[in-house]
Amino acid sequence: MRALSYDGMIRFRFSGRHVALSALSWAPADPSTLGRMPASSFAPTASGVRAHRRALLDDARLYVCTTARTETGDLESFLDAAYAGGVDIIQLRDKGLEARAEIEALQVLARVARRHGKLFAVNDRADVAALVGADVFHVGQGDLTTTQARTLLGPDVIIGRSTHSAAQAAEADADADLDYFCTGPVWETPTKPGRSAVGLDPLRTVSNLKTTKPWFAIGGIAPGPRLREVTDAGASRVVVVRAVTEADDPAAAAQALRTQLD
Ligand SMILES: Cc1ncc(COP(=O)(O)OP(=O)(O)O)c(N)n1
Ligand SMILES: Cc1nc(C(=O)O)sc1CCOP(=O)(O)O
Ligand SMILES: [Mg+2]
Repeated sequence: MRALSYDGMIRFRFSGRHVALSALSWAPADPSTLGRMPASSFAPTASGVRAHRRALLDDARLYVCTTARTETGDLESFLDAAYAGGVDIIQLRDKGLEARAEIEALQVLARVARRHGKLFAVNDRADVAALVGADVFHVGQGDLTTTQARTLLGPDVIIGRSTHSAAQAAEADADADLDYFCTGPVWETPTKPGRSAVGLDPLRTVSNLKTTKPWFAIGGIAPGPRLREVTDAGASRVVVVRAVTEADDPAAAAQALRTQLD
């Protein structure tokens, strides 16, 4: 293992198949300072990693969240099919996994994402994101704040946040350290039980913000009339779970969504 120093931050490069792009050494030692670091503390490193990830994010239209598919045992072939079908970002979202199993599944995801030149995302856990060198880290309203996530993961990681109202979306838009946000659930969904549908109105409001920050609609979206309603409301990017993960042919399902989005 080699430690590389960039602008006062240490990055660890592991030999072997997996590369961790960020490390914790630049974080303030005093946890009471978490949440109080100014945005200017997070200047990108000179590595170009952030710029590359941002360019991929800016072009992204289709984002999929998947479990580790433990029951079917077909994670790698599913990921290959989804990326090949046109998915831009895949997030491992498996709330039942313990850390080691999550890291193992993420190592598969990282490898497939690299093969396709696409982004992969970690949900909720910044420790896991740091260990696997995540491109993207996603937080919800009750998860780490953007500043806490940046403090742990450094400037190069893309950070996104879930929003469930136009007000939360406007707040996310104004957060200079947040790279993207998602708004939903547009329709009620069994994938996120207990969360009420917000409908299409918040999408129209966000669309009227004319933000340059990438944002995605999420929740109950499927190819056909539902995706049409979402794009008519002004969203040009979507996150889906079941529409691709439960499809008999995930590549074809992704392609159908892409064709409608492009
Ligand atoms: C891309 C994306 N959008 C929304 C979510 C939901 O995040 P959150 O509200 O924190 O809920 P959980 O996924 O953690 O149950 C997401 N994970 N990814
Ligand atoms: C994981 C998640 N987050 C949501 C949010 O609104 O923040 S909706 C959602 C689940 C979306 O699943 P499907 O595409 O199967 O309806
Ligand atoms: Mg979460």
